[in-house]
Amino acid sequence: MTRSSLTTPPPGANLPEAQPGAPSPGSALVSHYDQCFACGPAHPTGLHLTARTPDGATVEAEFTVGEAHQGAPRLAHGGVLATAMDEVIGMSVYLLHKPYVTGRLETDYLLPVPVGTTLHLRAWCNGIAGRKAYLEAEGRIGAPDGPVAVRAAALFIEVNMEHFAKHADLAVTAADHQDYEVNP
Ligand SMILES: CCCCCCCCCCCCCCCC(=O)SCCNC(=O)CCNC(=O)[C@H](O)C(C)(C)COP(=O)(O)OP(=O)(O)OC[C@H]1O[C@@H](n2cnc3c(N)ncnc32)[C@H](O)[C@@H]1OP(=O)(O)O
Repeated sequence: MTRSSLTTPPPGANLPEAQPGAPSPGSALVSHYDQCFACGPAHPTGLHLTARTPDGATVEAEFTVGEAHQGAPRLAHGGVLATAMDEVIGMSVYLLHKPYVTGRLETDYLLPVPVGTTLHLRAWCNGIAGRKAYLEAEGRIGAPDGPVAVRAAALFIEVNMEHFAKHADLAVTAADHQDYEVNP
């Protein structure tokens, strides 16, 4: 992954520890919002990404490139692929059991991704320093051990719930996130 210093954990960053109440190994990670373009099951043209944590430390997800996701003819749009990376990294933040948002997202595109391809995504955290979480993800074509098409590195920033209340109903958002894991 070609990354900048902004997405590289600084000296002294800590690796994340298992958090009480965070999704346990083997859990499915549900969509945080029905209408989310990346993971919302109700979004008409979204990515409908589905995710789980196999081990409580990483997140795996799949996304099948559809007609609505094209940039060049029959190929996934790079911004759509970046969305998928952002989302799988965002879901891995569930494991930290605190609200975070993307501050910076860096993406390397290694292979074109045709319509109909299932992209197998994986994300993990490389370190935490204060409010900053340093995360990484990869997307592989066709299988969990398929060729790598996309890599991403991100800096996520911890926020409080009020961050989400400015443009939505805080009570509803909080109720939706009382616990992060729904399908044990
Ligand atoms: C409990 C239940 C959960 C609830 C869960 C609810 C819903 C769960 C939704 C999940 C959704 C997931 C989906 C995928 C994830 C998105 O896509 S999130 C959407 C995209 N991201 C955004 O909209 C974020 C927009 N940006 C912001 O709101 C603000 O800039 C931020 C990121 C909160 C930071 O603002 P701030 O809190 O005022 O902090 P600030 O002092 O500016 O920065 C803190 C530190 O971070 C650094 N920093 C900030 N931004 C950057 C940057 N871009 N580059 C480098 N460094 C930066 C600063 O330099 C500073 O460093 P230090 O000086 O401390 O060393």
